[in-house]
Amino acid sequence: MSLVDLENVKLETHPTARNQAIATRPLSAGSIILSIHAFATVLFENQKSRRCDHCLTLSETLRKCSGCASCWYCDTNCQTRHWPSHKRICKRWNSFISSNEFQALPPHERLDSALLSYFASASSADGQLAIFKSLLPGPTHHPPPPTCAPVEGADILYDRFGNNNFTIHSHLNSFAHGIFPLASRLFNHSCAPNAAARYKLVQGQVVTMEVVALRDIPEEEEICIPYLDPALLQTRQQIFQLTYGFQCTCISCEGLKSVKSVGPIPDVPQDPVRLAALEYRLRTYIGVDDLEHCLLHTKPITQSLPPEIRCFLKEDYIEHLSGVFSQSSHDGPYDRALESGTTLLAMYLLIYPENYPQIGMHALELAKTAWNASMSMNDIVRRQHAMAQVRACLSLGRRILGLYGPEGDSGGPLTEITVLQQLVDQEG
Ligand SMILES: C[S@@+](CC[C@H](N)C(=O)[O-])C[C@H]1O[C@@H](n2cnc3c(N)ncnc32)[C@H](O)[C@@H]1O
Repeated sequence: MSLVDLENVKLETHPTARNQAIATRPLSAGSIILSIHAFATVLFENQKSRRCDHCLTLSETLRKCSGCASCWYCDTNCQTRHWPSHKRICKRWNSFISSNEFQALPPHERLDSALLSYFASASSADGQLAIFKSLLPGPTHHPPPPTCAPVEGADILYDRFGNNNFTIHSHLNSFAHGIFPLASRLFNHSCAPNAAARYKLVQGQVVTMEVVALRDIPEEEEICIPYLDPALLQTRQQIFQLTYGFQCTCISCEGLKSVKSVGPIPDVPQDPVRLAALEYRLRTYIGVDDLEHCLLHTKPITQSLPPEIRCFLKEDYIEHLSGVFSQSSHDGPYDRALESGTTLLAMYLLIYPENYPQIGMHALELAKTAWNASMSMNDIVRRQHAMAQVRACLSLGRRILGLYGPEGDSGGPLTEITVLQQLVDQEG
C-alpha cells in the first residue's frame, strides 16, 4: 500500500510537523483505519527461539536456521519467506553477534543493529524503502551501530529510527521492534489519541499493524496515535523533545499545563490518614467510588481539577499504586487490592482518553481481583457487593477491549473476559 491508495486518510500540511493524517470520511469507533505489513521486524532477545523470526508467532516446535543458528522458524514456508531479507546476513550473523563490537552494545542498540542490518538486503521494489527514506529524521544525529553486512546510507536510515520505529505488542505486552514506513509517514502523536496501533499475528505471514479508531472520528479530524504512554506525566515532554524533536500541545498536555500554571504540583502527603482521605476524594471526583453504580467514563485533566487532588498527577505515584495493586491482588489483603485498584482506575480515567486500551486491561484485572475477593467472603451482603463490582469492571473491560479488538497471540484479555463472564453468570 502506498500514500496514493489510502481510503480513510489523506496527508495535509501541519503547522509544525510537516504533514498530518486527516480522516477523509467519518470513522466509527473500533473501525480499522489502516492495515499494513511490517517492512522489517526484530524480536527482543528474550523472545528468540520462542517465536518465529518470520511471522513472530509463538511455537514450541521451531526449527533453527542451519546457516546462522540464530533464527528460528515455524517451518520451511516461514524460512523461505524470510530468506530474501535474511540471505545477505545469514552466514555472517553468528560471528557478528559474538563479536566484541556487538556484545558491547546496550540492548536497545543491539535491536537497532539487527534492524539496520536487514536494510543490507532491503528491496526497493514495493516502495516501502522510499517511504522510509522520506521520513522526518529525529532531532539528534547518533552514529549508526555496527551492522552485519554493509548498509548503503546507514547514517541516513538510522537518523530515522528513534522517532519512527514501533514497538510490537501482544495483549499490550511488548516483544519486538518493527518498521512500518507508511504508518510513520502518516501519524503524528497525541497524548489523548483518537486511534491506536494493534498487531495481528498470523502463522506464516508477516506481522500486520492495524490502526484502530478509539472513538468516532469525524471527517476532516486529524488522526493521531500515542508514541509513548501518556501516563508518563512528568517525563513525556522531555522525551518528545529529545527523541522526537517536538513539543506536544495536545489537549492533555494543555490541560496539564493549565493545572501547573496555578502552581507546582504538590507532593503526595506522607501521612496515611490524609493520603487515604485524598484518594477517596479523587475516586469520588472521577466517580468510581461506588463502582457498581457509576458509569465509568474518562474525565480529562483541566484547570478545574480540585487543588487537593493535584498531588496525584505524578507518574511515580501511578507506578507506586500499580505496584501496591499488583502485589495485594496476588498476596492480599483483598480490601487493600480493591481500594488501590479503584484509585488506580480513577487515575487512568483522568490521564487516558476515552477507550484507551490500558483502562480496559486494568478494569479486567480489577474484575478478577473483585471476583477472587468475593469467593473468599462468607458474608452474603459483602459478597453481593463484590459481585456487583466484578460486573461493573467486567462491563468496562469488555466495552474498551472489545472495541480495541483482539491483538497478537491467541487467548488474552478477551478470552479472559468471556471466561470470567461465564463464572459470573453461573453465580447468578
Ligand atoms: C512518525 S513522524 C510523523 C509524520 C510526520 N508528521 C511527517 O510529516 O512525516 C514523527 C515526527 O513527526 C513530528 N511530530 C509527530 N507528532 C507531532 C506533534 N504532535 N507535534 C509536532 N510534531 C510532531 C515530529 O517531528 C516527529 O519526529
